[in-house]
Amino acid sequence: MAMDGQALGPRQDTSRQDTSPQDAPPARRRRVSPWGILKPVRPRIWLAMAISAGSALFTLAVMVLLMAAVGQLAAEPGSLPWGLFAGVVICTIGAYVARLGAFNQAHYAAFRLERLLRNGLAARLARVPLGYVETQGAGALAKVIHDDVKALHVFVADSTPLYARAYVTPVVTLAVLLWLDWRLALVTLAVLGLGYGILTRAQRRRRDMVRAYNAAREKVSAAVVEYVQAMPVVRNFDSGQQSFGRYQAALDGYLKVMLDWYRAAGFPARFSWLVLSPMPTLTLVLGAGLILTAAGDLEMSRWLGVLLICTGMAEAMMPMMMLRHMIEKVSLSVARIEEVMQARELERRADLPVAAPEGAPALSFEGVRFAYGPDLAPALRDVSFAVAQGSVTALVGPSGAGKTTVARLIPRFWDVTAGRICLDGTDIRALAPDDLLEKVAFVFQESFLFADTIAGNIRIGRPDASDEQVIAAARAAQADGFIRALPQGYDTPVGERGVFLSGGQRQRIAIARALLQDRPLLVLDEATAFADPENEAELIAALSELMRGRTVIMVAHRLATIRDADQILVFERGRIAERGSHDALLEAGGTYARLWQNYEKAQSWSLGAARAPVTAEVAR
Ligand SMILES: Nc1ncnc2c1ncn2[C@@H]1O[C@H](COP(=O)(O)OP(=O)(O)OP(=O)(O)O)[C@@H](O)[C@H]1O
Repeated sequence: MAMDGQALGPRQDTSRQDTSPQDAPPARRRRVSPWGILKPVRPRIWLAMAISAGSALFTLAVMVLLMAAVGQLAAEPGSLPWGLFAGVVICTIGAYVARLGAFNQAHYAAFRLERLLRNGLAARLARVPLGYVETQGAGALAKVIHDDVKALHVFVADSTPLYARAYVTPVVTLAVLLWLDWRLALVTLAVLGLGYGILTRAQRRRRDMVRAYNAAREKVSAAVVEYVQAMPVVRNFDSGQQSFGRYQAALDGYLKVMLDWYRAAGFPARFSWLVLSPMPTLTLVLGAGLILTAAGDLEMSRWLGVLLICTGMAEAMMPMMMLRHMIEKVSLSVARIEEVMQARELERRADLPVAAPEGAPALSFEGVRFAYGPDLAPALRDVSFAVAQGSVTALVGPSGAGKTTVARLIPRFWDVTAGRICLDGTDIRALAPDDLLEKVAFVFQESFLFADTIAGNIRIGRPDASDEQVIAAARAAQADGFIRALPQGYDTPVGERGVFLSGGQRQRIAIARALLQDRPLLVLDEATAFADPENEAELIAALSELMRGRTVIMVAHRLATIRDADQILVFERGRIAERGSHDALLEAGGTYARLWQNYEKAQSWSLGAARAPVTAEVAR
C-alpha cells in the first residue's frame, strides 16, 4: 500500500475518539430508507413531486373535459364545444410541460445530490484512519463512491416524479369516478382490489427472495472479479479449474435463487398483472355500463367518462410496484454510503497532555500492545523501544513478526490497544492528525503516483516548491537523470498510477517527494522491495540521501541495507526478541545471526547453483 501524508487530508475537530481496526464491513447490511440521505435536496424533490402531481391532474382533466365535450356534442350535435376543446389542448400541453418540469427538477436534484455525496464521501475518506481504507479495500470504497452514488442518482432522477403520480393519480381518479357514477367506481375498485390481493400474495416472500437474490448476485460479482483479476495466476497455475469452479458455483447459486423465486412468485405475479391490465376493468365497466344505460340509469357521457379514466387506477399501481422494487434496491446502496459516512474519523485526543518532557527521544514505543481485531491474537505485545534524534533504527524479523504493523502504527493507521507511541515525548494521539503528519514522512513498498506530470507528483510533498527545489530533490533522489531522458522531462505525464515508470523509478520519485517534504522522522517500509538490480544501487543512494540528518525507522528484508543502523530491533511473534547493533547481534548468535546467515546464503545463490540439487531431487 502506498501512502503519502497528504492523503490524510484536512485538519480535524478535537474530541476523543479511538480508532480501531474493528470497523470491518458488517456481515449483513441493514436496510436503510433512502429519504434521510436525500435531505440536502429535499426541497427540490418536493418541487419535482408537486409538478409531477400537477401533470397527473392535467391528464385527468383532459379526460374529464373530453367527456364533457362528448356529452355536449351528444346533447346538441350542431354546436361544436370549442371552449372544451381548447381546455383539452391547454391541459394536454400543461400535462406535458409539467411532466418535463418535474423531470428537470428531479434531475437537477439528482446531479446535486451526486456531487454532494461524492464530495462528502471523499472528504470522509480523507479523515478516517488509513487502516479503515485498507480493511474496506480500495475497490469496494471506489464502488460505493461510484456505483452506489449513481444508484441514488437514478432513484432521485427517475423515481421521485413517479412517486407523486403513483399516489395522486389513484386518489383523484377514484374521486372523479365516484363523482361520475359510484356503482361503476365500485366495479373498478373491486377489480383493482382483486389484482392487488393476488400481487401481495405473490410478493409475500419477496423480502427474503430479494435478500437471497442480492447475496447471490454479490457472490457472482466477487467471483467474476476474482476470476478476471487472478487471470495471470490462473493461467500459470490451475489452468482455470479452481477459480472457474468457484465462478461456476456462484453462477449455479444465482440460477437456483432465480428459479426458486420464479417458481414461488412467477404465476401469481403474472396473473395479477393480467388482472391489473386495462382489459378486465374495461370489460366489466363496459358490461355494467351497458346494463345501467339500458335501464336508463346512466348518462351516456358519464359512462364514456368512466371508460376513459377507469384504467388509470390500475395503471397507477404499476409505478407503485416499480417504486417498491427501486427503494429496496437503492436502500442497500444507501446503507453502504452511510457506513462510509459514519466511519469514525481520525481524531485528536484532547485528554492527553501535549507537553513534552525535556530530552525525550524522537520516537518511542512504550509497552505497546496491538491486535487487529477483538478476536485476533495480538500482532504486537509489550513492544518498547526508543529512537534517538538523527539515528537509524531497523526492524527485522521473520515474516508476520509485526514489523509492518509497527511502521503503520506511527501514522495512526490504527491506534494501539494498550501502551502508547510518542513523538518527541508527546503521545501521537494527542497531536492533531495534520501536526502528526507534518513531522513524519513515509516511503512504503510501492509508491502511489497520480496521473499527473513527474514534477506534479514530486510537488505533492510541498505544493509551493519552486522548479529549482523540485529538480534539486529529484537530483538527490537519483531521479534527475532518467527524468531528463524522458520525452517531456519533468513535464512527462506518468500515466494512471505511474504505469509508464518502472517500480524503482516510481520509488525514486516518491523519495524525491519525501525529500521535498523535509520532515524530521522518516518511516521506510520495504522501500527497496520492488527495485530491479539495475535500479537498486541508485535507489539505495537515493535513500541514503533522504536519511541524511533524519531520524529513521526502517523495515527491511534486505539486511545489507541496514548493516549500519544504529539500532536493530529483531521481532519475533509480535515481540522484540533481540536488540543491538549489527556486530553485537551477530556476536550474540541468536535470531539475527541466523537471519543474517540465511541472507548471505541467499545472496550467493545463483540459478546455476540451485539447479543441480533441484534436478537431482526431481530425478530421484
Ligand atoms: N490488516 C490486517 N488484519 C489482520 N491481521 C493482520 C493485518 N495485517 C497484518 N496482520 C497480522 O499481523 C501480524 C503481523 O503482521 P506484519 O505485517 O506486521 O508482519 P511483518 O513482520 O511486517 O511481515 P512481513 O515481513 O511478511 O511483511 C501477522 O500475523 C499478520 O497476519
